[in-house]
Amino acid sequence: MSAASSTKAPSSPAGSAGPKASKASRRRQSDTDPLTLALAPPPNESMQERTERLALAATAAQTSRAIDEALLQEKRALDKKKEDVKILLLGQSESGKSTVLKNFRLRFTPEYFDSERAAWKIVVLLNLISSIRTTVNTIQAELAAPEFTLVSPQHAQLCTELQPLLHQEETLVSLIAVSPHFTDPGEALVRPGGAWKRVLAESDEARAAAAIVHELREEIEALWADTAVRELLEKRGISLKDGGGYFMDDIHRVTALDFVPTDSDILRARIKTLGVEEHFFEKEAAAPGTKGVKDFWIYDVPGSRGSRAAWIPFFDMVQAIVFLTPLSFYEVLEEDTRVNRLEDSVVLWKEICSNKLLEACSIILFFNKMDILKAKLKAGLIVREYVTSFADRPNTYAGATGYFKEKFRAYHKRLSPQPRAFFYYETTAVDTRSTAKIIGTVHEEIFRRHLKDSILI
Ligand SMILES: Nc1nc2c(ncn2[C@@H]2O[C@H](COP(=O)(O)OP(=O)(O)OP(=O)(O)O)[C@@H](O)[C@H]2O)c(=O)[nH]1
Ligand SMILES: [Mg+2]
Repeated sequence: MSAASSTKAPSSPAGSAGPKASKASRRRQSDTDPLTLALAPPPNESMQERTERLALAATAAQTSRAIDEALLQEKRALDKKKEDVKILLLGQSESGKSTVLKNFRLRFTPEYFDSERAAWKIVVLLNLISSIRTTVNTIQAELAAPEFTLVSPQHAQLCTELQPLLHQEETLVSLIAVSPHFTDPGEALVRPGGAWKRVLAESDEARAAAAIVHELREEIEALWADTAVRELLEKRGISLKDGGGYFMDDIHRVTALDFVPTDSDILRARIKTLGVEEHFFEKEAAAPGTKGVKDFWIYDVPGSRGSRAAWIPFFDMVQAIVFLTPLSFYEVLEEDTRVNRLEDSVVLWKEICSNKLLEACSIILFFNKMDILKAKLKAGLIVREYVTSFADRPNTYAGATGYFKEKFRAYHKRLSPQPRAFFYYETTAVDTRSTAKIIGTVHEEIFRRHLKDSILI
């Protein structure tokens, strides 16, 4: 007897009554049900076919259970994410948001920081190439001028020799921008923070670019050692140092084939944030001495004027904002040179303080790049020449920070929809030691407040 015939329903006379008859009619009904038919063994199924069919069914059931489990875990992760503390970094472009993020990594997940060195090496080289491009362009502009005195045909020759290096810039930038989140504007704007770093670390093109930089290291050094070139840059008011990502004083070290960036190199490396990045800080990976750290998320956003609309969707999901502003009253925005940097920051600060969606959010103010302010004041910068209301206050670091701190505090107090504490720090985000302390305090404060709010709820 075949396996199929053993499962076949026995035929019964039509129209017969009683429990037996109703069972039979139920069976007849199931015989015509499409699902039952689909699952039923084929007629004349052999023993081997039956074993194969049952094995397939078992695999399908296992896959289905795995999918259910994955969905459940996804839901649990989403529920947990809702509970986790979320911090948003805000401020104009180049205010130091991504640098502060790196400080959080160093403080809480240093292993993760270590795993990113290969990618940061390429960013350092990209920064170096960018400084060389600025220098080469300046030399070429001088050469094209009707009368040039500072540069000679040898400089033109050097610029030609450096061309293969300059071609690498475009390749590297396109590698960083490679992400579905950028090619399809309709997609979600958030991308995991490590996406572009993986692309850079594993790319053959990036390795080839590093080799070209190494081959041309003598030409790069010759360019930078030339006093006429330095003079020319100064004459044209170009300060490569002020732009961030400055590695021209480290050419020998960073162009070595076996160069591995230090923590300080990574903090100084500059890469513009292109879209909102989501960074997860997992408590298991916490550094020694940071026991009790809970999981949390940091959102790093692009700060240039055209991209600030991307901040808004995060306003009603974060518990804390770290707002960064350098006190660059002596500079204008890169993307709009009619706008003073500090004025732009004040406008932003007022908008953030008064935003209803953020009324329950802690806002922590960082006056960042304080090393630069100190150096500028030491070099003779006169605050009142840029900020007339500064009047005849002492033209010192304490005088300047004190004055602007009171301005920011007053807006915070006046514009917050409900009273909240004013948290304020002076930072130099490229200095890991001083920043680590501040990051620790800020983190504690955010969690203490969050815990208090959770208990109140
Ligand atoms: N000297 C000095 N440089 C700093 C400081 N903080 C950040 N930088 C440098 O400034 C540059 C810009 O910093 P980022 O952190 O990339 O700025 P951002 O706010 O993320 O900028 P976007 O991504 O364009 O919005 C980098 O090269 C940093 O190394 C600081 O306190 N002092
Ligand atoms: Mg950034």
